[in-house]
Amino acid sequence: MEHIMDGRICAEILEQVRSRRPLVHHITNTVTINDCANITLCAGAAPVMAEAPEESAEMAAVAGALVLNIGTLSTAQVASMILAGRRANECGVPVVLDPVGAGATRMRTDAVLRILQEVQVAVLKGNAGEIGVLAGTGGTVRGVDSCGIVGDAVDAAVACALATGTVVSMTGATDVVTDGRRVLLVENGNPMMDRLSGTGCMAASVTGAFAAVEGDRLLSSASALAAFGLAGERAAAQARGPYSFRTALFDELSAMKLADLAAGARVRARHGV
Ligand SMILES: Nc1ncnc2c1ncn2[C@@H]1O[C@H](COP(=O)(O)OP(=O)(O)OP(=O)(O)O)[C@@H](O)[C@H]1O
Ligand SMILES: Cc1ncsc1CCO
Ligand SMILES: [Mg+2]
Repeated sequence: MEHIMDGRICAEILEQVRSRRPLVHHITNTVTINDCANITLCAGAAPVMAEAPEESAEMAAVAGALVLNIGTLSTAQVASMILAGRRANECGVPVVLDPVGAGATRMRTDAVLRILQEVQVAVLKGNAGEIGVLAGTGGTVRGVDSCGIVGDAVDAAVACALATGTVVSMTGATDVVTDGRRVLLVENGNPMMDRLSGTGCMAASVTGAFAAVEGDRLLSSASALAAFGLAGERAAAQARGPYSFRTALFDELSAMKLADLAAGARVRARHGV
């Protein structure tokens, strides 16, 4: 059975982000770090990038959310992520993990499994290949790109959520967000988002901002992807190519009216999993 989730829920969470302006602490990759900072600002939150092990736990303690992204990982950076993640757990700060390239190399897969073992991750946000690998149901990742999964996308996301004890937010043309019991499908977005490096990383930043203000991380994650995806739809309507799309994506999220999100969010709820 399926029904449409009221888009006003998404708009209420965006309103909370804008009024509370949570600090979103990132330890993230060097490719898209600036885009992550700016999309966090455009969502209405405040970004800080702090990865030195001497400060990462201290920063996490005062953040509204911690976003860990292994896109350009090193052994030292992963150690700092674990320090920050543990302190975030102690302080009740939600942790979002983007397992960039998990499955592409053993180092990446091992790093994600270690973080999941040592840190209580609230939201695991990855592309289909990454989630299929981490679910153990099968997935293929080449570099940072998903090359597909074995079997059904919802089944893989649910298996991953149950195996990891996280809310899984699996991106793609239709995003699948699940806590292992409830499943939300987010239809917002545009294929242009796949032609720009870092839209997945930015999706994690927005997911962090929304997790900071809403304790139900299934709703916060789906709402974040709906808002980001709707910005992508509106940006694509103006863009001449990937780089003008990028500019418009930031502008559209920043200028998004709550009523437009309430009307434009396309989130379906699936029951009976
Ligand atoms: N074909 C598509 N149609 C609609 N939305 C899409 C499409 N592809 C990706 N998206 C959206 O783009 C965002 C990034 O998802 P994607 O799965 O491409 O991440 P990713 O591969 O991890 O990205 P990256 O590694 O470049 O950061 C999500 O918000 C997703 O909903
Ligand atoms: C291209 C790339 N390589 C490592 S991280 C990253 C950004 C998109 O995931
Ligand atoms: Mg990604």
